[in-house]
Amino acid sequence: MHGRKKDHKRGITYSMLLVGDSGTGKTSFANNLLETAIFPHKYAMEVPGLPENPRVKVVKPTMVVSYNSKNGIPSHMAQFDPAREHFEPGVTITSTSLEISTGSEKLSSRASMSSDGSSMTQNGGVDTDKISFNLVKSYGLGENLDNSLCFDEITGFLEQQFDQVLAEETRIKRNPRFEDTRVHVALYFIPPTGHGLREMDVEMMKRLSRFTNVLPIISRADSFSTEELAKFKATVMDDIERFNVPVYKFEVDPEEDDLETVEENQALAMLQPFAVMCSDERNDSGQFIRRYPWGEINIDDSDVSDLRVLKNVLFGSHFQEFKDTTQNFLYENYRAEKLSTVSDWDVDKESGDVNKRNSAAPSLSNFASLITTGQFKSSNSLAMPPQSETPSTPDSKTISHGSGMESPAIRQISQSIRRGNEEIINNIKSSPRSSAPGSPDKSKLRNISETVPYVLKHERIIAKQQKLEELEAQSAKELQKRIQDLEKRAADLKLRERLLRQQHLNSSSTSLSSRTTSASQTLPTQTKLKKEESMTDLASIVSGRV
Ligand SMILES: Nc1nc2c(ncn2[C@@H]2O[C@H](COP(=O)(O)OP(=O)(O)OP(=O)(O)O)[C@@H](O)[C@H]2O)c(=O)[nH]1
Repeated sequence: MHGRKKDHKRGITYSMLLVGDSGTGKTSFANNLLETAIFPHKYAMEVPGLPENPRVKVVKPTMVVSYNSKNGIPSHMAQFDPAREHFEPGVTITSTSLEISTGSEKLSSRASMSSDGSSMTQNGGVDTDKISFNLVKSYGLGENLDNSLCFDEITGFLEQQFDQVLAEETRIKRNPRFEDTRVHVALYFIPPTGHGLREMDVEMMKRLSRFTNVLPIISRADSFSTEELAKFKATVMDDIERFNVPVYKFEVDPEEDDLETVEENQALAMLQPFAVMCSDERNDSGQFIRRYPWGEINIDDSDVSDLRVLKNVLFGSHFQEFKDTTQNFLYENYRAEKLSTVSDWDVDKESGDVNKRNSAAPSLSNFASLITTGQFKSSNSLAMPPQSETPSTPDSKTISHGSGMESPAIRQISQSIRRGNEEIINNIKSSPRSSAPGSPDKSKLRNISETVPYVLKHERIIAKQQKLEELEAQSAKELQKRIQDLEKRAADLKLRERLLRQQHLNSSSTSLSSRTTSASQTLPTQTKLKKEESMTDLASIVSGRV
């Protein structure tokens, strides 16, 4: 009850990402969307002189997000300075925490926004006073010769938000201050080229679609004549179909949706991609306008811009839909995919029922049993072979063949690897969160999310094992080289021995008649000694003691 009260107090969280080439109008759009002057333009030293919107409050100023620091957990590094943004290499991601008051009105999935874009009405019964709105913006996309790193940074950021929620779900004691910063909708700003989508547009939207609902937006729509805009929209949609870009589509389900929803979604689907114009300028009556030498246009005029419709979609008709899709579809898919890494640790089938997984979903008990037997089987790991198993790397096999047995050096390396692994496993076993196999509470802990800490630990083990595997392969290579050298030396020695024996036989046959009795006793002794010497060499080589 208390928690509910707090939730209510904190309001509904909603996150939006604005992404696109530099100069496509993202900053202007953000200001227009919120009817504020919160966001300064990149090269402007001051924020645009718009009157502030009393319904919008900045909770945290715009911060640069770094997700590389603090062990990969995103953190807000410093306040963002747009005037210095272009000094940053790659892409810069910023986050601004805002609070949008909606008064005592109700917010609903079928809510609608008034023309001023700020008030919401009627929503499936969820009373709310405010929306905790997180606006994320990317800067610098498309400014580099190779944009793939920028894609990685942006999708990495989105993934980290999912990871944070996944980690939070696994806590026994939840953090009451946890902020869900998963991005519910991303607006991808397509530059008004008139030539359809570029490769980078396709790639970026595809990547974003894994983590959020993507809406393609044609920016600076005033660049087009009516006819050109219609053609450009059609080309963009054709490209989206052709390249299978999974953007958010306003689809209808005639069996589930009511007539109003069907009509609305059909109209929105026809309008997609939304073409917007933005401005920092207002006329005397407070409307946002763009002033041109030949006249002025009202950016909220639905005849010339889709901005008003888009505002309504974002904060009204599809507000809840975007949140639901993110949670129930995108996040759930991600979660299942991430946790299914545990299911790769299949156990050796012969090791008994106790290790058998009885469901596709990973569970703590499965993991515990894996730990107990110390038998992980992962496609890309060294996988700690049981003591009796022969080493499986090709190099170590060659060595075994060459010597007829595992060399002591290799044995020593593999033992040290095994010891290291056992140490890690023991650490996990002794951690307070792991349960003893067979404990009565085990089934209670079968909750998928409980396995996450183990997944993370297992990932660390795999990384460590891979490193050890590399080391082992390297040492095995070196040892193999040494053995080849030694085998060569042994062959040389054998050859020398044979030559000496031959020499001796020759000399003994020629000097047989002139040999004295004492000489005939000495020579065989010398030969014998030499033979023993070389045999000792070979024995030491075979046993690997050289
Ligand atoms: N013609 C036209 N110009 C626009 C429109 N929206 C914004 N602009 C102008 O385009 C320029 C860039 O706009 P910004 O909003 O700063 O673009 P941005 O995408 O935030 O740019 P970065 O900060 O570099 O990422 C500014 O001079 C704006 O006034 C529009 O709809 N039409």
